[in-house]
Amino acid sequence: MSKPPDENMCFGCSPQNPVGLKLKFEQDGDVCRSYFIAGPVHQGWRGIVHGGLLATLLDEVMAQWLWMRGITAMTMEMTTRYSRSVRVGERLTVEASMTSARGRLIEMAGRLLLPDGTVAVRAKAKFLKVKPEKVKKEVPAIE
Ligand SMILES: CCCCCCCCCCCC(=O)SCCNC(=O)CCNC(=O)[C@H](O)C(C)(C)COP(=O)(O)OP(=O)(O)OC[C@H]1O[C@@H](n2cnc3c(N)ncnc32)[C@H](O)[C@@H]1OP(=O)(O)O
Repeated sequence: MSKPPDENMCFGCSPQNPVGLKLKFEQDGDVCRSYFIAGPVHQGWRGIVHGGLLATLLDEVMAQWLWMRGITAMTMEMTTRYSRSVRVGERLTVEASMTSARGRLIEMAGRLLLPDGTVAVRAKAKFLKVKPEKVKKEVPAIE
């Protein structure tokens, strides 16, 4: 195993990760928000964005809500409800907010909206606060 890189190589947010999503985030009161347009490489069924990719977008924005507030936490559990198909090329809005916090456990909610404001996917997730050393140690090695 090679030494983990020092720079951020997060698949969701790193500007350096060549295959990453390169998401950027904005804070709007209690909401963390990001935008994304899926391309043909993100599809499952023809023209329809892969559900796993949509879950990744939601996971990332919920995690960033915490990270931008100085909270180091990992996703422990997540459920997604896909209500509408998302098409390649649509500008998607992804939003996250906190729903509860008790000890180390933080519950988050996320939603992914189509350009007309329809909610296509909702997510609920439990995040567990961890010591920052845990995520540093577990940064995956790359060649
Ligand atoms: C620069 C980069 C920038 C970028 C930074 C942003 C990067 C974001 C990335 C996106 C986010 C991710 O994908 S994160 C990666 C995906 N997630 C992971 O890899 C996590 C893998 N899982 C783990 O490492 C572990 O299971 C943990 C850390 C989640 C928990 O382990 P632990 O610390 O040993 O915790 P454990 O003892 O099991 O449980 C702790 C407490 O939670 C309770 N608990 C256990 N299960 C549950 C449950 N389902 N619901 C409620 N509570 C629960 C237990 O009873 C216990 O309560 P009590 O006894 O304390 O009362």
